[in-house]
Amino acid sequence: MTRLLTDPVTVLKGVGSKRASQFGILGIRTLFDLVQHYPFRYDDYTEVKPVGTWIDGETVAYAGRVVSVENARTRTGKSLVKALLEGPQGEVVATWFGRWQLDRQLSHGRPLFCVGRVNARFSREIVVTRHVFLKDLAEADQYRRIEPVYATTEGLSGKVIQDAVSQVLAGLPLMKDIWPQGTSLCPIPKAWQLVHQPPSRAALDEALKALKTLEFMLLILWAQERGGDRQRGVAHPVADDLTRGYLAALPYELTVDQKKAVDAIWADMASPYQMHRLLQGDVGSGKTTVAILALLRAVAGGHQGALMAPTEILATQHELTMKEDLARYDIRVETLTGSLSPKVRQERLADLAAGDIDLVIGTHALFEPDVVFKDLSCVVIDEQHRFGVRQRQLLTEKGLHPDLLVMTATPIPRSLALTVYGDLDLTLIQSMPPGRQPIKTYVMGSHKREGLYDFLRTHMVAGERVYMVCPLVEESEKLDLQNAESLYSHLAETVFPDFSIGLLHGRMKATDKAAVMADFAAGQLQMVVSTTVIEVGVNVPEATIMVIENADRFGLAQLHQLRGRVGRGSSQSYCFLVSDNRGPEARARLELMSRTSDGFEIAEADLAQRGPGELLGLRQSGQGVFRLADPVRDQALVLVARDLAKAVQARDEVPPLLTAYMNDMRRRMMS
Ligand SMILES: Nc1ncnc2c1ncn2[C@@H]1O[C@H](COP(=O)(O)OP(=O)(O)OP(=O)(O)O)[C@@H](O)[C@H]1O
Repeated sequence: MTRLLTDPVTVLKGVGSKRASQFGILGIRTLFDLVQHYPFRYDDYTEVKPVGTWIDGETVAYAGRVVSVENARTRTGKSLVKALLEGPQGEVVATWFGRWQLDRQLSHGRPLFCVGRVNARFSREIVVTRHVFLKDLAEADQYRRIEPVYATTEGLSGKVIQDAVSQVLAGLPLMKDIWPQGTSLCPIPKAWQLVHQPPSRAALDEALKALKTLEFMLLILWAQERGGDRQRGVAHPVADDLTRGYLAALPYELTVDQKKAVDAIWADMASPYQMHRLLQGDVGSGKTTVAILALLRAVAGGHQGALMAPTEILATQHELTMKEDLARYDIRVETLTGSLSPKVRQERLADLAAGDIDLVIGTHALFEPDVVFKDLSCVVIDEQHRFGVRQRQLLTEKGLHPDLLVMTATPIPRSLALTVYGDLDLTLIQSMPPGRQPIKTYVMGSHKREGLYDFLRTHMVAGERVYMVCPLVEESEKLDLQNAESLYSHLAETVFPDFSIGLLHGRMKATDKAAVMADFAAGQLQMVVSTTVIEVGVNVPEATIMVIENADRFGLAQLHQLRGRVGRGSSQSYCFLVSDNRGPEARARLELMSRTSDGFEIAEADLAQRGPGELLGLRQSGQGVFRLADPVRDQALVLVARDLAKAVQARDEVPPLLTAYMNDMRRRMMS
């Protein structure tokens, strides 16, 4: 029977409403979902490995004949059957648990094929998980195959999934392939067959390559589709007194890269079409200055601007900087965050709608439907990976096609930028403001703490400031807080009673947090003990020392962000990564931090490490977009995908299969 990809799984034999809801748990509703439920791993039984080469714990396939059998019991009384087998791979002792009376079938000389785990202590023993009896040993060859392993759920075994997938593959109509003529990639419908029922490693690799390339291509097409329909918006003036005056009053010269970024942004803003630009620059490279220059251009033209910050503390900090910088002008800057009182919030909303507020700085609170602008023409989003595509859209919908600038400090490997942010034009800030010295980073054990405290004391006496970041405790805000509080009182009362120390944690009221940061910035506090709330964006150029406790508990990207809070002025800065974890992996990560301050190198290492490293190197997630592709390992395919995307777009006719994929993509990206 021919079926459509959009058919629900209930069209399959043996799938009733109960099965359908089990499939639903795995996110599988249609036949198309099922086809795309790829195995997350493959067990490869094609290799005929001699017994002597087996490794403890690995799963192996073995074919042989029964030599002898015995019934036995484990120490806890469970019954087991043990058999000595011999065959072309050598002699092996095979054990079955809980298979009562199996011994009767294991008659002398009977050939069988089995799959089992190599015993951790005796590598010539296996615990059998599956077996089949054979007519003769040659028959084993048909069982030596690559076995797909699927993500399952309660009541829904891999076998059921396999059967369902086979039904789909057998019942699909002939479909026109997605690839343009002349590509050497495996056709997509065939690739489905090969990933679910791989006849060989080589064929499987070909299929995976095609499907991964397809994932990249879809993402590129999707991004272009969204970027392509740039609407007509405001054409901002090419020059104005406000931005000119602001630039002239800056206490520093823009770096070459900042200038380039500002030029590109202003050119975008001058055009009658919307700007969609991604500004990517390492921590402390001066993105905020560039963002302000974009927002001022909007204000100069009589419009409004909005800056979206990832945290409340940052929104407040931006507000303070801007109010100070813009005091000479008749510009009203306000924040809109979750912690405003209802009364103040209402007033702000009214002023915003009336156009009395020129620049608004906010957090998620800006997304709320009752936030209305009079004339929003420029939106800056300080992304930090926290806002989704849909959220970006929510904010831009509040204006009439406003210009959009997305900023990110977490460097994204180029391959990812091309895909995830493919709808945005990319501007990089690579150079740092002049006079910055590389941050000296040291990995140290906690037993050297006394020496560290002496070091901190010397520097604080000299007027420098210190961040002390407390250990991150497994997702527990409460424990994080306790830790921070006890470290704080120990330091304030016992170690540094002669200095002023502040405490900063996530449960504090926004105004209290802002007050601590303001005191630290003003030099009234010499040290801030903090949970990770300071991670993003806080700017105190006089802070020169960052101490991170239990540094091994943090991800690389997060350590890089935290370290970026120092080294923002011209003094030599230091970062101490305290860790007693001697594990090789933790060591390697921390050593990488001490070796490099290149955010790109760190980001790539971070992504690479998070891959689960399954048997065939598959990975499941990646921004919820990739099922198979790995943006780091499969970088080469991104370039292939880009060329293919162009070729596909040049065609007159869109293959229905591609349309199906694109619809699926839109659904997933916007949900
Ligand atoms: N061209 C420049 N010359 C000297 N100092 C600069 C320059 N541009 C920015 N700065 C200063 O460098 C510091 C960091 O700048 P800014 O906060 O804009 O960086 P950022 O890229 O937004 O950082 P983050 O990603 O960490 O938030 C600030 O103190 C800022 O005043």
